[in-house]
Amino acid sequence: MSDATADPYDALLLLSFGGPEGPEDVVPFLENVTRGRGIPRERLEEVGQHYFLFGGVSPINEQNRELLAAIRADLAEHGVDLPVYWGNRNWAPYLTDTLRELTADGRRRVLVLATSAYASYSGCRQYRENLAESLAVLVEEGLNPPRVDKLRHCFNHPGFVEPMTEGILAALAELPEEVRADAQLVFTTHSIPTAAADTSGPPEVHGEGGAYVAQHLDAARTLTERVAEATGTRHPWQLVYQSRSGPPHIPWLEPDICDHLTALHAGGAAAAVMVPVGFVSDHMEVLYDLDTEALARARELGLPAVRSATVGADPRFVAGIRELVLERAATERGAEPVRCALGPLGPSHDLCPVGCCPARTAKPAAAGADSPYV
Ligand SMILES: CC1=C(CCC(=O)O)c2cc3nc(cc4[nH]c(cc5[nH]c(cc1n2)c(C)c5CCC(=O)O)c(CCC(=O)O)c4C)C(CCC(=O)O)=C3C
Ligand SMILES: [Fe+2]
Repeated sequence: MSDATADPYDALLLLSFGGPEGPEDVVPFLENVTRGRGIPRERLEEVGQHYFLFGGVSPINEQNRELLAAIRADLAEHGVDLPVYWGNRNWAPYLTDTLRELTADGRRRVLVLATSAYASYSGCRQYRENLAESLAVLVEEGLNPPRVDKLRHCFNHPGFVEPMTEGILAALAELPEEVRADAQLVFTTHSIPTAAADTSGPPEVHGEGGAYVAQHLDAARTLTERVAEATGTRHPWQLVYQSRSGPPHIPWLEPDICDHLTALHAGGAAAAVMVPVGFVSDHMEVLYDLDTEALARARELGLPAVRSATVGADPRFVAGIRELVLERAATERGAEPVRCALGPLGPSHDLCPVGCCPARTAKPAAAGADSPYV
């Protein structure tokens, strides 16, 4: 067996959110996303407008096609014989169809890469519930679907941290030279209900902000440190939130990025680099909430601001995915591979324990210690 074997896995599944690909897709897509989630009608209409502003097309599917192609090429180049599939929660190709195809292709053990780098209900358990729902459909159809496992969170893997660092350095270089050294690093991620944040991750880390906030703070500190190593300047930084949804009386993580930019300006800040640390590609939350809304706020304020890149299909991110796949495969074979991670939190768990990122209403979830499918 060569070092590059993914054995016992016989397939990798890229599992993502999905997005509309034309104006006629926007409303059905939003219905898929929000089914049973109690999002106010006004919020949905507003979010629909964000998509219409971009011709009804979310960039997320194209980004995933690029990532898929890059992962396939990288695995082939490194002699890893592992077919890669793609399925989404909210739009075609739908997860159930992809799992049906995997089953038809005879795949028996699938490793899942979800396009979210952090622990949270939306970014982790909800994908595990989607897997369980799809597996149940296939069983109902009389099929014998494969076993599924999920890769650990990659927020502190060098494959994520290195391209993000380079993106911040490039963004700093775009700022006028006279404000560059004084620029604030504004790390931004998706807001979630505080109750969901507090229970994110394994039960032993539940508490204020939970694993969701702790992992983002860890990534932000590591990135700030890396930038300081490169520039000699330790920029002031904060973690802020964007894309709040849900009814107004339910508390979500704050401060909001636009309010934060206003406060920074009022406090005399020279400039800001918005770092989309919570996202792995330039999807609608990045294009609208940051590049459209937050940059407009900065312009109104007269605060020089730029947005740094997401990892997208950066070759280092893609190589990091391969390393994570080979690491997990080795672990499943009973070996003790090096588990790369930068920063004090260390590598996160391979298997979500019981009670990890619990749902408001308990539902079956695959690829975790409480999975009914093992
Ligand atoms: C933590 C998190 C991530 C990051 C992790 C990850 O990447 O998975 C994320 C990603 C994304 N969220 C996305 C889109 C939407 N999210 C919504 C609603 C919500 N997101 C939530 C959380 C998250 N979301 C939550 C707690 C809700 C409230 C309703 C609920 O509890 O489900 C809504 C409904 C309208 C609205 O209220 O905004 C939409 C349209 C897209 C696709 C973008 C595109 O099309 O390019 C992506 C990648
Ligand atoms: Fe979302």
